[in-house]
Amino acid sequence: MVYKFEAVPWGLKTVWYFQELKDSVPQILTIVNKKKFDAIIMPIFPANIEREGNINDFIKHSYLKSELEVKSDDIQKLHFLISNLSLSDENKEVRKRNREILKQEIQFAAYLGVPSIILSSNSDPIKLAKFIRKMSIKYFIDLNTFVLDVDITKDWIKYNQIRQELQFNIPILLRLKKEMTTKNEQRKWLSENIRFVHLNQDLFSMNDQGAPKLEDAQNQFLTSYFQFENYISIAAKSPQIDLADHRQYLIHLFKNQQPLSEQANLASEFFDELQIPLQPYKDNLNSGTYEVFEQDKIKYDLYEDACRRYLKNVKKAEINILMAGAGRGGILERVIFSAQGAKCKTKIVALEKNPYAYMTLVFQKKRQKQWKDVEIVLGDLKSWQTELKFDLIVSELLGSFGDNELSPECLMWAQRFLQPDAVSIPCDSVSYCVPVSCPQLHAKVKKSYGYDSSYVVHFQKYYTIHDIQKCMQFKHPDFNNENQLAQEQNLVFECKQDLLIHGMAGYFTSKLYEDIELSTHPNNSTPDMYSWFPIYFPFEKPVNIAKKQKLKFTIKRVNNEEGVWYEWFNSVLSEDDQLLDGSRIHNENGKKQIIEIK
Ligand SMILES: C[S@@+](CC[C@H](N)C(=O)[O-])C[C@H]1O[C@@H](n2cnc3c(N)ncnc32)[C@H](O)[C@@H]1O
Repeated sequence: MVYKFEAVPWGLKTVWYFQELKDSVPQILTIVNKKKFDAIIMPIFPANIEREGNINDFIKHSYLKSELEVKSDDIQKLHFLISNLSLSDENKEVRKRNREILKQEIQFAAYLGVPSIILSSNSDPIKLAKFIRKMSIKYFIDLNTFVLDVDITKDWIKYNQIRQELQFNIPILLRLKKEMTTKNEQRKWLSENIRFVHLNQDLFSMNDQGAPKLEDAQNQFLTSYFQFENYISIAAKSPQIDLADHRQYLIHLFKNQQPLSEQANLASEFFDELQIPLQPYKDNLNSGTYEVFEQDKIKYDLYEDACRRYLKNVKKAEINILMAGAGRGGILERVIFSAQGAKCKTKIVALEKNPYAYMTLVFQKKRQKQWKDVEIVLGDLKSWQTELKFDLIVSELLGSFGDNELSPECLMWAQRFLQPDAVSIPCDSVSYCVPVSCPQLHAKVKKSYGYDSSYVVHFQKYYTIHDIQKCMQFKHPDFNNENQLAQEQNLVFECKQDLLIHGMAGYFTSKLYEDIELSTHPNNSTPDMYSWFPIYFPFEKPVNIAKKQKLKFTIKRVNNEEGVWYEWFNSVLSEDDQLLDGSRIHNENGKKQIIEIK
């Protein structure tokens, strides 16, 4: 059995959060280690001491006097709380003094090399962001070392301003509250860069046995959080209180998660990984890729059901079937199975343009008794010549966005060898789009192929509340040439809360035959099907949208003799449709990404 927490293989990490220290840091580390906590969060300087700001004053009162007080490995267990002083105090002198004190603490933390420097977010967001940037540059502190202390119920807008000013999704210590915010707000926070989820002791109540427990609202939030992150900090009401039972409760909650299905576990290694969409027309897929496809049993079962249903319904004595793009024979085998039980006589031709997959098909034909009557052909739907006319064409040329592996083009080429009443499995593909907030993924795009490329992504840390909308549709066969191979779609999404949008997620459905359908659409996705992850069209500049404003997404499918590509851009509209802002056109003229037709 595979458990969800194995997606976070290193297990739950618990951090003891001290607001003040009553013992020395080495003594505290000994206690905390004994109680199996992984780290501590501690202030550098006692809150109740009058500050002078000079180094002697600092030496006298700071909780840790030198790195030599603790073992060097233990420094990595210390996350420092910087004093809660405002950078935007009305009094200029106070402001200046606060700045100096904060600077001193940050420099000391940087000197020690602690993993986190936790700042309160009580200052003006822009001033705070500028201060952090300055500290980072001046003292060579990785921006990722700074952590912002935020309240789940009220600080998102502030946090959003800070990270936009910094152009960096600075990590957060997210404080849960007794009264949690709406589920949508919670999901929005879960897409952010959470370093610690923080619980104050007063969030716990006692069960009948006198052991601590959390309420459902906090439990549910933590269960979602555990899917991809694992740091929890807990603060006791006073330094004397033992938090071992609270830790035990969290460990229990962590381990009590629903098991993942085998398939979901296979897919989990792709969580939030950016992949360039495959181009099976231009490139020859390798055997490993075919093998991965072939593990997706549900897809093949559905194809077999569709073929069986067609052969049951068809009123002809003889049926010619074309398996278009047979690969190594995954679907072909199911076509053969379904033909075996059919009342009518069948002739099956398997066409494949990849010469090495063709070799496997030839090998299989020799080896498998049921394949003996199948005609295997090496050829491209675009150029293949045949005298035969087919009653049924079966293909699987679908990409994450439905049409993005050229299924409309390939199936259009195939029409010249179809009977006028021919049926195609699948008979259509429909794509869908929805805006997504995915700050961390967006940051990865920059280091990958940039913002003019689409990506295949198994989204994990993302957020959306918009209703997904239909985008492009292609029907097969299309004897009246109604499919628009080049087209433009304009989708308008009304925003129900303040958001930062990082691009669009794309999905598809494809009807195989009658009501048999393949779908990645989030509202009705085919259960346990893992052949396709969604597609992601990033926006270079994240789009700030206030509640009730609208995001208009324009996407064009463009083609020429070289291939097909998508161009996309966004516009921000006011409630009454006035244009407020807009992006550049991404992948204009296919400058970065073309789905090539040779
Ligand atoms: C997604 S794979 C599906 C493979 C196989 N049907 C299966 O069930 O695993 C698509 C296959 O179609 C082939 N293909 C793509 N375009 C083609 C074309 N125009 N003519 C012939 N084969 C094509 C590719 O080489 C690839 O083997």
